[in-house]
Amino acid sequence: MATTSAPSTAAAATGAPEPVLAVQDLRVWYGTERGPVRAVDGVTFEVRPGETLGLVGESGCGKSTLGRGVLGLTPAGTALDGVVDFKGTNLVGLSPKHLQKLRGPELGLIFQEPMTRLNPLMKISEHFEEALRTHEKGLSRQQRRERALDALRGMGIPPSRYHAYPHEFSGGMRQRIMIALALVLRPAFVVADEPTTALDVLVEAQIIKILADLRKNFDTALVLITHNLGIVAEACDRVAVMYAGHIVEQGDAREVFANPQHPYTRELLRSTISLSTTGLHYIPGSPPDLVRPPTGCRFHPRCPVAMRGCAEHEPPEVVLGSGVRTACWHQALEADPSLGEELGQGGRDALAAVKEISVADEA
Ligand SMILES: Nc1ncnc2c1ncn2[C@@H]1O[C@H](COP(=O)(O)OP(=O)(O)OP(=O)(O)O)[C@@H](O)[C@H]1O
Repeated sequence: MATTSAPSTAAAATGAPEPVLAVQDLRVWYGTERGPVRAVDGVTFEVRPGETLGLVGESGCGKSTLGRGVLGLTPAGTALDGVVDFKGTNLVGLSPKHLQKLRGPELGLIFQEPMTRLNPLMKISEHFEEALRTHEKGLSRQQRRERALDALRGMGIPPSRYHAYPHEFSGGMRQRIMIALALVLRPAFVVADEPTTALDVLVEAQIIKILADLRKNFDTALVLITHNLGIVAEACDRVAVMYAGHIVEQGDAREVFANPQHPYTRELLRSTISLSTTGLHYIPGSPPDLVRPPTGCRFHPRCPVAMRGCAEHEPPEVVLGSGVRTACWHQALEADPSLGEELGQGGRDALAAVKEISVADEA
């Protein structure tokens, strides 16, 4: 059973906690000489306390832009539109000063390259002192030290290294220090943008475990941006699959991986290497130019099951019985066959066949 629907507000009905962050129809467009780059173009999702949402998709699909957009951390000249409801406050349109106040104690960001974020001239202790002194004014010096050492210990950094400089640590340790620094303020919502990409697999596993403990212990809501679908399967409750500035499918991670609905999700999963993989699968073509994205479904030029109508009409989002939401005409038509009228005559013909015919005509 499936329905086409507006954004979910079913939290109360299901008894789930209220979302800490509810994003609705968010657009983040970069201004360029060629015109706006529609990096995030009408995205809706929610994250609840203690929940981890994995954000996946090919390079250039808008994952980082979305992560930074919700925190208001986009470069000058970027247009932001829509709603980012954080505990009842819309972050879109909030003054930079107000946003700055929320960042740290309420909203956290973990970056990929810790060396560019840690000041090489400041000891680790000074980084923690500064963060806590700025955001938690009531703490004594001793309390600040205890909080910092606790956070570092949680990341496996011993107190004996508290007064060392960033360059005295390995890359993996620096990354863990960065995470401790983001988490020492116990933010309610954190975006972790590829936090383990530059690290070896053992450190990666350690960090993933730390992030899992964190949400259990502090009820932190986390958006984890990653290329690694294995990490999502292991560490995320839910997953959102992005393609060309849209979320094409989102839902329970296990459900989506076991039973992917959108052709792009299926292709993405097929491209992943596993022990049982005998050959590598590539998705033909590449993600589109986001200044002039394709009409209709943005994935249609690469979609193995595209219909003629997919090239002209944007698919509505469908909520399936499993709670998974997907934006694909195939699912929409299954949910409500009367939607087929919108596709018009011949709208359900396979696009591949149409392309073959037109090539043959030209020959
Ligand atoms: N400052 C900017 N100005 C103009 N275009 C930008 C800017 N930053 C990113 N883009 C474009 O926005 C689109 C989305 O980029 P984004 O970095 O968000 O994708 P991503 O999915 O995070 O990619 P990756 O996985 O490689 O980090 C891309 O087309 C990119 O070229």
